Amino acid sequence: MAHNRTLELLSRLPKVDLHLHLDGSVKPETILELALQQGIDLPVYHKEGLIPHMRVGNECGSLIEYLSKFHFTTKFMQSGEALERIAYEVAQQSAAHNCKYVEVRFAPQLHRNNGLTVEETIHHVVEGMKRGQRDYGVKGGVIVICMRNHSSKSNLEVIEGAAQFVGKGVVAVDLAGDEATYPPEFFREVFAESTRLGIPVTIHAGEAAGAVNVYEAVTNLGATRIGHGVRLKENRTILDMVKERRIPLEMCPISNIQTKAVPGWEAYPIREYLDEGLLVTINTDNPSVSGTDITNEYRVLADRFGFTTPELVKLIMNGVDAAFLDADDKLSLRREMEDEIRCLGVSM
Ligand SMILES: O=c1[nH]cnc2c1ncn2[C@@H]1O[C@H](CO)[C@@H](O)[C@H]1O
Ligand SMILES: [Zn+2]
Repeated sequence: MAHNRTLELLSRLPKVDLHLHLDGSVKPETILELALQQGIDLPVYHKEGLIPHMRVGNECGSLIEYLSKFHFTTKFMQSGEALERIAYEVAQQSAAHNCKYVEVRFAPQLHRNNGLTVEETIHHVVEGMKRGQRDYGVKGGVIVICMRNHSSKSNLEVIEGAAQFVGKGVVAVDLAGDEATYPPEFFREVFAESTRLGIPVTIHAGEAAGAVNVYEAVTNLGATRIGHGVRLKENRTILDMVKERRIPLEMCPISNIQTKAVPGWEAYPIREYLDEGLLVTINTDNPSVSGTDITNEYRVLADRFGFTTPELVKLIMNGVDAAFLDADDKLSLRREMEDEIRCLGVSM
């Protein structure tokens, strides 16, 4: 187990989180309040009782099982007010872990049951994050998600909506959902549109299916970052391509173990990837579904793989390099973080 001093240092180190789903980051306390406000029945009316409905247990066997948890939470996320509140609370939770910069992703089409437009959903998430930045000093960007089980028409609508907010809060578009059933080549037409509009792209790939999906995401969907990429290790040629192109991997250790992207920690390729010189970043994916937070992700890596403080700092700074920020903002985030790291007595 990580030493108390290591844990204390990990929580105080400035960090970033580039892969965090809004609907996987809802506090049970917030669900209780939203249910009352919105007049929606709950299976139980106390926090502990709600957790099993929102969080996967040790027995989670696959990505499909993991994804089933989202149906519960999204029911309460159908109003602008709820979206804004949850985005704001992400900033609050990030600040509690000294997370300086967070990219929050969400799928607009999952929040339209009560009539919101795609643009309205994005507007409210952007507003919540702006308010979070004002109150907690956490900078952020929004990543707008297309879903693998949705039609091209519905996903194209999402891309068009996201385009309205580029430079005004939205930093990229993504593709999420059931990777094994819907391979990336089904979405060439959708992401041709984001490329035409000049919106940066990250794609969930190499999580519930093989490395070839990473190849397709990079070469045909225009991805400049990859969500997870755990199974990239299965193909040397594709791994070399990702390395040469310096494509960052948004790895989410706890989630990757829960979804069985690899059979267990002994097969988790993070040490291998770092030694290869891949641009690995550490993220939470879904704090409320995975029962994790960003400090915990680093703690587990220190415990399981014996990462040293300089190695953990390297992983953190990889996240700054990989952020969807323009060069000036990236440099100022880098400087702010480096100063803070030095103040903690950690040499860079
Ligand atoms: O790790 C993941 N892999 C693939 N899809 C995911 C993952 N985590 C969440 N979602 C999906 O993204 C939607 C929008 O946030 C969630 O509702 C869930 O279906
Ligand atoms: Zn994800």
